[in-house]
Amino acid sequence: MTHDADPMNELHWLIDMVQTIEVGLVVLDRNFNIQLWNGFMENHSGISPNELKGDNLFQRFPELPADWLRQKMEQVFLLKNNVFISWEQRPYIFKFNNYRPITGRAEFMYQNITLLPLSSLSGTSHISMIIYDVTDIAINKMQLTAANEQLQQLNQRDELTQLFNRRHWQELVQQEFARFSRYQEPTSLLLVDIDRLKTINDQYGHVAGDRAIQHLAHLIGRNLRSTDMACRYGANAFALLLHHSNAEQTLQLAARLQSSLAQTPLQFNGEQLTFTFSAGVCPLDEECNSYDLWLDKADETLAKAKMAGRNQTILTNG
Ligand SMILES: Nc1nc2c(ncn2[C@@H]2O[C@H](COP(=O)(O)OP(=O)(O)OP(=O)(O)O)[C@@H](O)[C@H]2O)c(=O)[nH]1
Repeated sequence: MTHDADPMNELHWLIDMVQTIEVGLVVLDRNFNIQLWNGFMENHSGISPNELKGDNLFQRFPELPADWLRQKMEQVFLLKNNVFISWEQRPYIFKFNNYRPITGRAEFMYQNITLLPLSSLSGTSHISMIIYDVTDIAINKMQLTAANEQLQQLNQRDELTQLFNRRHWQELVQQEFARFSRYQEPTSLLLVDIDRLKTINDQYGHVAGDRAIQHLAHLIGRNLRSTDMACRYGANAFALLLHHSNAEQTLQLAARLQSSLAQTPLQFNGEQLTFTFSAGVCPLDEECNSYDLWLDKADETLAKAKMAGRNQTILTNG
């Protein structure tokens, strides 16, 4: 407080500031009747203080989350503490339009709210709500979160097939390997490799080869259960980790894939391209005491299927 200021002047200035500050101020009495409604609230709600002075907040604004907000306010009266409500908990309390030019895409104003106890000689008789417009912060944060999710997605997926990429799939399998071994749940690896993709590339072009890879990826995706994990394992190869699948169930899946592929040839430039795949099935057993060994065994089995003439599925040690 300055020494030469007239106290009446100071009061006048304070009232002016309360009215013009770019923050919403509302004062409520013990029964939630509105005692103060500043210029910010008037500008954004279109309701002047004279129109609602003395009205009950919850009757005047029935769209407010009354039970939830009343509980927070009772806490302020009782404990005489400030309560902070973030836009992340609830995007807004008062649904005001957003007029900001930069964040014009936001439908409404995002708000942070502070509830403060206001004391008088007889104790806490009133409560003040301070409403901050945090639309810019909220929109930036949401955009950043969306961009991060997109980045994470790009980092985990193979661009051509949208299945997991090999690195991410290996991380997942590695993480789960200990659990699979400990609980001895029947779990199997199925490696699938398109036969003679080079021939398709050479005869019909690289785009046809790409389409063949996508076609088989799509068939694989359609046959996966929610607990299975598939990735593009190599140029023309896919790896599937099948939870709760023993050797027999995995062989059945490979047979189902082989017959779906035979029945649905790839449509390319008006032609029907038929192709096959070779596969190796490797159930997790006590010999596979490490994740690397398990994958190596599956790889060897797939190689045997190729050497045996392709278009077939071979079971490890089978
Ligand atoms: N179209 C396409 N071709 C690819 C891609 N990645 C690798 N290739 C090609 O796939 C072929 C893979 O060759 P190989 O490993 O000999 O396999 P293959 O011709 O399918 O023969 P086998 O696996 O032995 O049956 C090569 O011609 C690669 O150039 C890709 O993303 N798209």
